[in-house]
Amino acid sequence: MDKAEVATTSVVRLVLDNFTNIFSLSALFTLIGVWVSYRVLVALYNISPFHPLARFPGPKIAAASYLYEAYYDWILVGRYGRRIRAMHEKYGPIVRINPDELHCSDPHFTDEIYAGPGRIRDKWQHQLNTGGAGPVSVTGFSTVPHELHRLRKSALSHFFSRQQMIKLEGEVLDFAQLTVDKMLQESAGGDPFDVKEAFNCFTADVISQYAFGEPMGFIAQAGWEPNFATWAMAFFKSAYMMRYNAVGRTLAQAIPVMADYLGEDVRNVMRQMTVVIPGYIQKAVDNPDNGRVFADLVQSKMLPPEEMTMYRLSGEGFNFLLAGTETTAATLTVVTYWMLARPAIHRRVMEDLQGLTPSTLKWTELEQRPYLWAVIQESLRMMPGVSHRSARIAREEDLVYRSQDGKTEMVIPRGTPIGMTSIINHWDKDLFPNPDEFIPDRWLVDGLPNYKLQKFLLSFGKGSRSCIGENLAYCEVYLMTALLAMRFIPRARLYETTLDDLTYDHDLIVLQTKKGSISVRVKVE
Ligand code: HEM
Repeated sequence: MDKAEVATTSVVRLVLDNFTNIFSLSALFTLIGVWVSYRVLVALYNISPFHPLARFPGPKIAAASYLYEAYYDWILVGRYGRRIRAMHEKYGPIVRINPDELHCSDPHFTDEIYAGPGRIRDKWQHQLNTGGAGPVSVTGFSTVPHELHRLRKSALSHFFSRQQMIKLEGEVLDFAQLTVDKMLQESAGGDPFDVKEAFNCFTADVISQYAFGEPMGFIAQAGWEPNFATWAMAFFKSAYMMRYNAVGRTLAQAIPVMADYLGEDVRNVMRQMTVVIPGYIQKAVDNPDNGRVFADLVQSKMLPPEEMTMYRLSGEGFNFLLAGTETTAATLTVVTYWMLARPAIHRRVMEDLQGLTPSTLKWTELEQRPYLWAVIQESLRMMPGVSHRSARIAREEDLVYRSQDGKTEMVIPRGTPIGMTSIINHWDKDLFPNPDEFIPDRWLVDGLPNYKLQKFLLSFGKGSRSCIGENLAYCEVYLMTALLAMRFIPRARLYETTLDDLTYDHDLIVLQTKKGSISVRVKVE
């Protein structure tokens, strides 16, 4: 052995010796012991009178650590919403649901929590952790600070204004007609199919046509599946693992590289985010005449260059599809179910549509039909797009809560995450008596829309962080519902579908039944 080899061997031996010293079993146990003691001390502090949220009611076990919430949402899968509802029944309208977060069940407090753009409302990273990694984590939806969110959202929101949607509605109607044609033709042999998959194809094609200038081709493909929602499910299924698992989140950064070695759905969803959507956006930018949202956005220069990277734009594009496909499709699925399950509802919708013909339907005209309006509001109540809570942080102001009966008053300290859950507000018995029943008439007063009641609907969120696609969603839902009533419902019947196939059991951010995603199977006569 020469001198160099001797030196190298000594160094290796030294490192190995120290390695075994440092990572000896006893050292490992000491480290674990220190960590556990630290966690216990933190938990004790969390439930002590010294914690800033100590005076808020709620189970001590929930306030002590995040394990309680993780158990319900990660291990039991999306069941913390149910637990929170039970906490409100016991402890009142404002409860502490984890060490740092409050939850409110009083719909009259909605506009304070979800205030408009003039008042600072941050999102909370703990909740955004469900988004995992990659381009989708840098979208407006996933932005924590109010100011950066304003910048990102204001560059996009005018593309989704009511005016813009009115210009677009002819195209939406064309896609709706094609979807109904296919629903009638493909199932003419009597094979049952799930209408939600048809609506997933419709909504994805509408958004991609508008955002990128071309449809993704789901209506044109043979059959309804797979479609964007099929792949997006992989995303929703991993949501809670991501939230509570920092290791999972770190590994997820490597998913784009490892995607080929993971399951087919993960591979597909990552392909959409990192290959397909950027491809659409590049094409749109190269062809500005037909490029729509992204072409106009890039040309407008409304955002600084660092906000216009392909990475960020593809996150926004992916998010449009993620946020606007399954949600709108679920609402349409509920509308379809009730028109088939209760012929009286279909009859009354048809009475409302008298004088209209399928080929010349107009969204703005359909909105004026009160019973149709009421059916859609009731469907949005029972099937809110996002059934998981969404917290806001009033960074610079304390919020003062006073209950309607004046018996409870509480000051929510600035900087505290506090949220609401649509599935709790929409089941408020004072606003919506018999909340489990589908009753469109609850939305009408003397036969006219009760817009005051509509203000309590949380389906599209509220305030500065509310849904950017609300107008597009309404445009799609009105046109498609009218077409279904006129062309599809008279020839269809429910097939092996009961109310259980639509009823909330838990959430994967979006509403889930006991069997999983909502599903309404029909046969065409
Ligand atoms: C019935 C259909 C829909 C429902 C019920 C719905 C519901 C929601 C809700 C509740 C939020 C707020 C989530 C939060 O608090 O964090 C939201 C945000 C959002 N939605 Fe929708 N949505 C629908 C359709 C659409 C459509 C068609 C699009 C298409 C562009 C869309 C795009 C978005 C985006 C981009 C955001 C994030 C906005 C931001 O934070 O800046 N949604 N949606």
